[in-house]
Order: sequence, then structure tokens, then C-alpha cells
Amino acid sequence: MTADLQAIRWARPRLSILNQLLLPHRREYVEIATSEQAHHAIASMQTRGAPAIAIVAALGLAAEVSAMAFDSDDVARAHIRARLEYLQTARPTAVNLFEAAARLARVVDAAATGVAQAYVDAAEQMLADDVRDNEAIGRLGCEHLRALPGDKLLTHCNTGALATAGHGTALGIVRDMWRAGQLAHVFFTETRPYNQGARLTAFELVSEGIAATLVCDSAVSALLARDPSIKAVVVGADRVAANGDTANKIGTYQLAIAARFHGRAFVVAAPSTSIDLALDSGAGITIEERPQDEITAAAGFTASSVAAPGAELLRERLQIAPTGTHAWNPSFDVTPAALISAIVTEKGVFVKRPDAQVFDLRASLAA
Ligand SMILES: CSC[C@@H](O)[C@@H](O)C(=O)COP(=O)(O)O
Repeated sequence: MTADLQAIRWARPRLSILNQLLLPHRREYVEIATSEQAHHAIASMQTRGAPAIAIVAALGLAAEVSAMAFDSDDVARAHIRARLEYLQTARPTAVNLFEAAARLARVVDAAATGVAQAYVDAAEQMLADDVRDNEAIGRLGCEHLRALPGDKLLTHCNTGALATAGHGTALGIVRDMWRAGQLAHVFFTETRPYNQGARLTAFELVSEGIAATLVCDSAVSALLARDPSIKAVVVGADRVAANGDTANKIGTYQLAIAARFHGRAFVVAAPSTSIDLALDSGAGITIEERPQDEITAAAGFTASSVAAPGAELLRERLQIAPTGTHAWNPSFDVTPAALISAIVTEKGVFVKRPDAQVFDLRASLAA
């Protein structure tokens, strides 16, 4: 991964994040020294992507805790537990944030002494673990996809280095296939309305020189009908239920329908921290709804705003729909397991039993 793409920088006890609101026009890092700042960075989408959200929350609190002197381990434990509760209110859909908070709460509960230090060590470890897991996903995804006919892929949203601690999930597979000479071309959607594809995936693909073409979300069926060499659609996940139903960026569901109609594989790539075994199906997943003006107006930069200091320039928006237009803006949708061919995790590639419509991820992860 080039330094340009490093979304999360941690040099104990300092955390800074690449402000993704400014990409692809400007590369600016923001220092995160407190849990309030981490919460703001996540809620305002300075940082986004399921694994990155969890890690920024964990390390933001690690930075805060490192600068504090606690009277006792009990005081440290109570502080950390309260801040973990608070951080979980930043965004509702990606389970990684909740999984990380629960795991870190267990760490501080288990530490009889040195609670603050135990917390910082565990939060720091998440960064290394996520890169290692993504590399395993890339390797396993390459092996899985090698057998399928065709030499092109289609992906959605941004699932790369910017959405994780590094390398990426679905985009990590794209990276590895490209490096291995297994991939001739990747198509990627703009991912309306927030344009994670057009702004962020494009930034990653261009900076690494991967042969790629941006398409409108609405061009996908036409693309699949026209190009039989697209072997699979590969996407990330924000929360995968035990039966394999997968919440991911809005538009994922219709890609899965299009892939099924055109006889292409539809592959979900995610770390096991994105799997929520507490949920039997996707019906229980909370879907974040975002402001209407993300649809009724376009975010962007004018020549002068690109040069202006500060992130507030991002509030500059170009109105598209008439004032008074009502818009519905769910940030995620749930793709039924029946439409998913395989789920690639760092622990293995999971498929359905022959004739089953759903996965049994409880059994797969226990094996
Ligand atoms: C490895 S990131 C996987 C998903 O988190 C990604 O596809 C996605 O939906 C991100 O949504 P975002 O709203 O940008 O946080």
C-alpha cells in the first residue's frame, strides 16, 4: 500500500486519520486525541468503512486514555466502559464498531491491574490484526475466483485501504488479483449518492495504476449483459447475519440481482468481525438513513473551494432537485443470502450447502 492510501496513522499515543471528506482533491490528516473527536470523525464520515470505523473508535479512545492519569484501575475501567458505550452511537449499521467495543470491554474487565495499558495494547493490536486479516481475505479471494471463467471484476462502494487498516477487503482481492496477473480490468460503480466509488475507489485504483473503469450505478445491468468476461461482482460488508444475509452500501442488493440474472458469481468479502452471529437473518439489521440533501444536492468542489483552507468548504453543495423535493436516503441495503455465491473471510471461504438457500455461518465459524 502506498503511504498516500494510509487512512489511519497510529504512533502511540497519537492517532491521525486521513480526512476522507476532502478526497480526492486534498490529502489532509486530522489528529484525533479524544473519544469525542473519534465520534465526530466517524459520524461526519471523515473516516468510513466498517473496519476503519471500529479501529478509529478504539484508537481514539486509546489516545484519550494515554493522556489521562486515573486514580485507580476501577476508575480507568469505568471511564473506558462509558466511552465505549458513547462511541457506539456514532453510526448504527456496521457491526465492527459494536464487536470491537464488546471485545475491548472484555479486555478491561479481565485486567485486574494496568487497565489503561491493557486497553491501549488491545486497541493497538486491532490495527495489525485488520491488515493481517485483509491480506488473508485477498489471498483466499484470489484462490476462490481463479477457477471462474473471465478476467474482469465489478465492485461497489469503497472497500480498500481507505475503509480498513490497510489493503482492503473486496478491493484487497482486486489488488491481489491484479498483482498476480489474474485480472485484466475492474469496473467500479460511482456509488450514489455519497460517491465512495467515484471519489475513493477511483483514488485508490488510479494511485496504484490498476486498469479500471468507473460506471454509473444504473449502468451495471447493461455492463454485465455486454461483457461476458466479468467473472464476478465482489463487494464488502457492514454486517453479515448468521444466515449470510448481508448489509452493505446501498445498491449492493440490485447488483446481486443483476449478477444472478446474468449468471455471474456474487461474492462478499469481509473480516469475521463483520459477521454478527447474534442475528439469525438480515431482518434485524438497523439501516442508517442519511440526510435527504445528499440526494437532492451534489457535493463537490469549485476551483476556489479546493484551494480554501478547512473542511467546511465541503458544505458547499449544488442543488439538483427543486426545493421541497422529498428524498429517501438509506445508506445500506440487505442482500438476501440466496443471491450470494460465497463469503470470503480471513478464516476461509464459506459457501452454502448444496440446495440450501442460506449459509450456516455459525457452523462455518465454529469449524
Ligand atoms: C471494507 S468496507 C465494507 C463496507 O463498509 C463498505 O462497502 C461500505 O458500505 C462503507 O459504507 P460507508 O457509508 O462509506 O461507511
